Amino acid sequence: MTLLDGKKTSEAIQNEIAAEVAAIKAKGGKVPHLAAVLVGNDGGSITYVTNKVATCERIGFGSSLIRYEDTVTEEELLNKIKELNEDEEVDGFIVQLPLPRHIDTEKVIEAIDPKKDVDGFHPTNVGRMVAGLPAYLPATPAGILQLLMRYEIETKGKHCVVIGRSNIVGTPMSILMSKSAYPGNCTVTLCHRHTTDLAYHTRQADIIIVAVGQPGLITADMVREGAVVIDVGTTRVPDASRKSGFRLRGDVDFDSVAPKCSYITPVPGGVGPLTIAMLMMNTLRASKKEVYG
Ligand SMILES: Nc1nc2c(c(=O)[nH]1)N[C@@H](CN(C=O)c1ccc(C(=O)N[C@@H](CCC(=O)O)C(=O)O)cc1)CN2
Repeated sequence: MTLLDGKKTSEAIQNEIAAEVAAIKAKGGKVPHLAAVLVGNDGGSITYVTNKVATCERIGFGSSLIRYEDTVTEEELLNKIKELNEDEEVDGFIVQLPLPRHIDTEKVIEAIDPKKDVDGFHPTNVGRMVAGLPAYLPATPAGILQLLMRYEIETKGKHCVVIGRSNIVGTPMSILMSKSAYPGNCTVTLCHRHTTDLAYHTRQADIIIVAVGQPGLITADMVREGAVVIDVGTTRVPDASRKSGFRLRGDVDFDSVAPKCSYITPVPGGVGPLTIAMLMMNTLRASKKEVYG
């Protein structure tokens, strides 16, 4: 069994981007600039956005952080998005999710200029991805593709079972794994909350990608010998022995499943760290006008 080291892979990607930014700087070019909009005080969201801004600094990007209380109105948020769409200094920006309930997330995402949508959530980027046109790919699925590529895992002709159909992970992942490119060319089954007999499907999988936020959902009896298992779940569960008071648990029961796998991602340190690296990659592509010209 080989552990898919997301932390190491993320560092390698970040170093590659940093080298490219240094070269741009040396030629007197404009360095990429990412803006992040954060609403409210959710601990997880604050950590992720703080890490995104810190990563920008480390690899030589410019960055801006725009913070709002969770009482911000939808109109105020939409006005800020309009401003960011028009700001020539900003190459790309994200609105950290989830948003408070009184704000219509779809409306916010649709207000972002697709050319600056480095999260790849705008329907234009989703449509372009489905059509096989150049697009910003959502960071988590793009990170999983990088893991498969960098560990040279064969995907052609394999049966990939994706569990969870969120717009951010499961749905785009199922499309990307079915595409006629590497890593892809899989036969894909997309399972979700209404799937009857989940284990029937997972037992037939060469590759399992699970993103549902249900700790320990995938147990050893659901996985066949030699499978590749990618765990996107990161649920905070109470743990009094830790200073933070919690620990992260994936959707896979790692201890029982790992011995059966050819490759498996740990939680933490698997898919998560790649999310930030791929956001940086999209921002670099935005600054180079690689996707929309
Ligand atoms: N606008 C967006 N919102 C959200 C996204 C996104 O891509 N764009 N994804 C998630 C949160 N997220 C990034 O924003 C994210 C999640 C997890 C990690 C990560 O590195 N996880 C680590 C553990 C970190 C910890 O200790 O808490 C791991 O799995 O090893 C990075 C980014 C939802 N919102």
